[in-house]
Amino acid sequence: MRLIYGALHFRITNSYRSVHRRFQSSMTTQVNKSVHPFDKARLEALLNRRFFYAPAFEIYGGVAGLYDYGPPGSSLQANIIDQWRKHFIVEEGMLELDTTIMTPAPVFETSGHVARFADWMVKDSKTGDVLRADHLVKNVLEARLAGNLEARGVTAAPQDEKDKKKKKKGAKAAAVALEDGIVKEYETILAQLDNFSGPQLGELCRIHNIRNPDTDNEVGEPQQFNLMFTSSIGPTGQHPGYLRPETAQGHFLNFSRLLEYNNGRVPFASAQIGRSFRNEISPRAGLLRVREFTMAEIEHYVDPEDKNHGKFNEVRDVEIVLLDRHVQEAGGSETKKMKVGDAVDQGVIANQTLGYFVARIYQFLIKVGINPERLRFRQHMANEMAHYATDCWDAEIHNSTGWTECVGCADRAAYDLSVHTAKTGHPLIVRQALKEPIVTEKEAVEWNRKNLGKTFKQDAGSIQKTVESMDEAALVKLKSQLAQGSAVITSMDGKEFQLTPDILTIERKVFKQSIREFTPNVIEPSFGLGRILYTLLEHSFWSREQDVERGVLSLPPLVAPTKVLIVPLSARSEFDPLVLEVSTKLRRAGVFSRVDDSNTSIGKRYARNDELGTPYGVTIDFASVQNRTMTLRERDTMDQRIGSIDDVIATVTELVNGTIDWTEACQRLPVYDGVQAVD
Ligand SMILES: Nc1ncnc2c1ncn2[C@@H]1O[C@H](COP(=O)(O)OP(=O)(O)OP(=O)(O)O)[C@@H](O)[C@H]1O
Repeated sequence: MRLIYGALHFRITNSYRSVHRRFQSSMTTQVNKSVHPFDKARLEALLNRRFFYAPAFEIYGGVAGLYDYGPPGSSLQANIIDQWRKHFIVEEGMLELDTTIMTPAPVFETSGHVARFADWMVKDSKTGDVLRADHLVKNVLEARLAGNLEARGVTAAPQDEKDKKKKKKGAKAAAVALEDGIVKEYETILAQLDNFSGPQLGELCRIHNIRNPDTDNEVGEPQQFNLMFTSSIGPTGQHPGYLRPETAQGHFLNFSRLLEYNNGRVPFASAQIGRSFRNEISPRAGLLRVREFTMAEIEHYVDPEDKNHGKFNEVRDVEIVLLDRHVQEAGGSETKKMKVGDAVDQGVIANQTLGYFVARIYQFLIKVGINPERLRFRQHMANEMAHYATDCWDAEIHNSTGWTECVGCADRAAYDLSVHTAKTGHPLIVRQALKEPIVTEKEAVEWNRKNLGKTFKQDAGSIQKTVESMDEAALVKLKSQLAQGSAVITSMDGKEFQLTPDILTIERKVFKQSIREFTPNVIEPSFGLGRILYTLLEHSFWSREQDVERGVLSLPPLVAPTKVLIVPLSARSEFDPLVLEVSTKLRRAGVFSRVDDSNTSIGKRYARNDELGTPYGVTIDFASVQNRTMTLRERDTMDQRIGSIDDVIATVTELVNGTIDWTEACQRLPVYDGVQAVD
């Protein structure tokens, strides 16, 4: 619960339809992916073995919350970023930035991060171990609720040893039935968890006897812990700095340049992909909570008086699952499915621009392979939202740890640009020429500065300030008193002064305003790529019906690390020219392929690459040498098709580019029922 922010085309419709169709078509293939229940331990073993990612500095003992990505993990992340750039930066013509990570302290003092970018932590009263307060409450209450179900025979006992240990540690009362009233109370607390302040979390620990599950010791009062990593810039150590905890401030500080680059017009958006750092209190959730991670952030600048979006109609019919703030504030968690257009029209989502981005986030996540059935948008509750924010929705994706925020989407109003303007004096504003000048008539004060200074000396400034802060009615009154000879005013510091017409005159004048100045509002979609990547891996993982050991990652071709595996029947040199020809042609078609000519059966080679999520495989055998034919295998169904080398390359290129799906590929290439490439 972050106190600031957190607590605090082809045409879009067409691209969306085609993505949706691809998703559905992959869902309707004749593969029963749910025959074995999801096994997290098996997935983690696979990810570690195939070096998707691993703890950083492992041979030195590792550091919690720091991970290195290996070859498939890096490629997967790069492909997700590539899709993100196309989906947002290219599609919307956003202005891309790459700003520094090391940031001087005054920037984060002004933005409020130094004071408020904090989580609440509690200490174990005996061991001094540190736990994040909201996570502690969540874990203990969830364990008690699970124990209640277990005691009532609603859930089966945990299957594997690891789970059993977790249960024992989770809470002492794990298998105890709870009264219905207590169950309701726990559910209400969990629904509102992000809404509680530190002292309230402390109160919850006392009332509900929430202790450190690892030691069963009581915990102390929650204390704020600032999550920014401190540093200093330069050899003297006189210039404190921080590693940025988000990329956003780099966008805001460059606003004037961006505006000028955009010919002085809003709306427009800046976008940045880069590293951020947060000294998380106790990161124990793998890639879901780390201390260094890649973010992709958009800051969309919009006129506060017009938050409509020019392309809103293109997303109006996108259906999303919403969990609104009123439901949560009443202790519930019921979601509703709504068209984005209806959500904005009915005021559920505050404005069109926010609604537009919610829909575009949804489309992006599905495009990269997130299961739409496990995706919802949760609105921030009143206390959870930063005081200046108008509305905020998190894209939450369901995974083995529950619902996890993967993208935040907030209307941050004019806060950031205003505070940096006030601090630096550099106006981060838009100056807009008005089509029709605004003509107003007002009382205008004219000073005789010589007489003012001579008469009132050091009080002159205070008198001037007092008069100039008067509203129209006060100025009219002052004018009529001056017309009668003199007027008495009380300055802001409480002193009285007699003013005469030789010091100031007040006249009614006509003013013409042809420029409008305003601070734009900012709508900010903020993506954590590691969380998306990990949940995607969970959503993609399953095991073959015939052998639970044969794990498959059904990554969409768009993001799969390798698109095509080239498998020569053996490492014999007679296949070399064809292997070279096929890999060259694929490379020229922009399709990333790898050759596996290791000395093991074709079936084993395919199985190894199913684990890496490689969607297609081509086999080169004696028939290829004789007839220039090649087989094409699809990962999920293990279907094999045959065609001429060039036809197979053309088909697989289209499959990878997403212009056809497997059903269409099957219409082009006949079934292969040979023997050498059988799994
Ligand atoms: N420690 C972290 N590890 C990995 N990703 C993170 C982490 N903190 C934030 N993110 C990602 O950055 C995105 C935007 O950050 P934001 O500040 O909104 O998160 P947050 O509200 O602080 O998250 P949480 O409440 O889960 O700590 C999040 O949606 C998430 O995907």
